[in-house]
Amino acid sequence: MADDRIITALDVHSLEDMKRLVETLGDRISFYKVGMELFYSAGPDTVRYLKEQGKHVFLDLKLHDIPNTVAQSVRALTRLGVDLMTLHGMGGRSMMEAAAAAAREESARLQIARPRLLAVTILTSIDETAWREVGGACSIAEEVKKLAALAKESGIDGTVSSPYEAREIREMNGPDFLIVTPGIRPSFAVADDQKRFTTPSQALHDGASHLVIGRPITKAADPACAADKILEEIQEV
Ligand SMILES: O=c1ccn([C@@H]2O[C@H](COP(=O)(O)O)[C@@H](O)[C@H]2O)c(=O)[nH]1
Repeated sequence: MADDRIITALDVHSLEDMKRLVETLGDRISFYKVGMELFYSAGPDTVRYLKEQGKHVFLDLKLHDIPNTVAQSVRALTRLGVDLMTLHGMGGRSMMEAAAAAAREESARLQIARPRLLAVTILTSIDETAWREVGGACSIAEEVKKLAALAKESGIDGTVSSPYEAREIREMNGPDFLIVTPGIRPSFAVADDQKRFTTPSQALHDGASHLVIGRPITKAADPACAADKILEEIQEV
């Protein structure tokens, strides 16, 4: 049975490939992430198809621009009817506040459910060495905490962070804050380009509300079987 805490990342580049995966996974998966690869290749039809299938949609375009541009983009994506979307926490307080207001106003105007906004903190592919290279002055954990606090103050619903920071964000931002963690690797999967990662059960145990899992499912020889193993692993958490 589906578990809404698992969000499968549909990192493929055509509508046909996406549909094939969604059909293969059937009722096991109820929440899908459409990222840049798929959205830039196949556009809004991806979201429409998933909604028609009764799925929840996380549109992960990681908006990062001046407040007006991000707010207008959030309005457009709200009209698509997505459930979750991302923007970069590094865009700052004004950008996040403008985005939150845009989602609120546009969904109220259309009388549809308000999409939840997530602030991307530090990508899970970044380790301490890479972080220093781009000018990081404190540790990744410290920076993620700062961004999570700022996101909450700015009216954002949650963060995208690695599972390593989930426990502190949960303690700091409370039980209702969404903590969405990519960087999930079940014991049967390889790390790929992820640097800050852990297992599905550990991430939930540490406070994540949702897990984003792509290649361990979508590139598995048998995606349905991989999803079943993950669902079984988290059953008791
Ligand atoms: O910090 C981040 C933010 C987003 N992602 C996205 O999550 C999935 C992870 O896919 P895997 O195949 O399970 O590695 C992917 O779509 C990324 O764009 C992330 O990994 N880290």
